[in-house]
Amino acid sequence: MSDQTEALRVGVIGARGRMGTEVCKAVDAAADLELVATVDEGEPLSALPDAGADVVVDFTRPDVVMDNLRWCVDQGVHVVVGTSGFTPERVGEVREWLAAKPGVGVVIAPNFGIGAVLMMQFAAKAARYFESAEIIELHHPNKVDAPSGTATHTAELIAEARAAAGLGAQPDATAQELAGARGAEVEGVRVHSIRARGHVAHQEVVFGGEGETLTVRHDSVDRVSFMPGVLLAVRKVVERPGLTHGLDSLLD
Ligand SMILES: NC(=O)C1=CN([C@@H]2O[C@H](COP(=O)(O)OP(=O)(O)OC[C@H]3O[C@@H](n4cnc5c(N)ncnc54)[C@H](OP(=O)(O)O)[C@@H]3O)[C@@H](O)[C@H]2O)C=CC1
Ligand SMILES: O=C(O)C1=N[C@H](C(=O)O)C[C@H](O)C1
Repeated sequence: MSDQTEALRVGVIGARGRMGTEVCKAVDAAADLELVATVDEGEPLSALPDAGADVVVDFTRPDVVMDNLRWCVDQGVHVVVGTSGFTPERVGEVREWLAAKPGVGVVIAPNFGIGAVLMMQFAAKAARYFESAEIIELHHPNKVDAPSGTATHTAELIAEARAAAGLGAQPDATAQELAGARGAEVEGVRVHSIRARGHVAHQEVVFGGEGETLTVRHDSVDRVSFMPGVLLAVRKVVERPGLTHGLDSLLD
């Protein structure tokens, strides 16, 4: 009997995009994974189960990802989702779909960069000790959504930690404001989005307290930074039915 295990069969939606291209290369280069199908806009999702995909990876757009995800879950295919736009409502909806498909696993990660995951954890840990917290995220100008999914998720984590610590609203005397000058408000945390060439994906979380500030910063300078996280999720999702939100529990 051979001791070789069969390669996990992987399909990619959004395969010709910036992230999809990297994912295809990373899957191709992994001995335990086989790239069996790629789908882009206008191409049928049926190519994925037709090719026998065990796991599908989605890096598309916030306005199409829910339809893709629903379709894959209905087909009983595991999914790893990197596409942004996952509000708590969307996450709840996915959980409901999965309750009706007990064998299927979905991993949704706002950011697959290991450094980014740590940056969010550090920010969540620091949040209770500072009266002020604001987020600055910087991305390439082709990004279609703002604020980024990472910034939104970080704001939610900070808000949760502040609430648990009994912190109230942040001090801010602004009485006159040019619209947008104070950024977008996510769960009481201000988020400022910069879009400029020369950037890939970067975030600073700036905390302020009595006589001190703390800045936690992460930089993805190349999209290869996301690949170890994506491949980890692809390998793990098949043994994790239900929803895994964020990479944290896969890293532990
Ligand atoms: N979680 C993470 O770690 C990361 C998440 N992201 C997120 O991933 C997403 C993709 O980013 P990026 O690769 O830069 O974007 P791109 O625009 O480069 O890629 C998106 C791809 O999806 C395709 N697409 C659009 N609609 C459909 C559809 N209905 N079915 C199949 N394919 C479709 C696009 O095709 P076409 O161009 O022809 O429309 C394009 O090839 C974004 O939401 C981004 O925020 C990005 C980096 C890391
Ligand atoms: O569009 C991007 O590039 C990225 N999108 C994700 C987000 O919205 O947080 C992850 C990373 O920031 C890169």
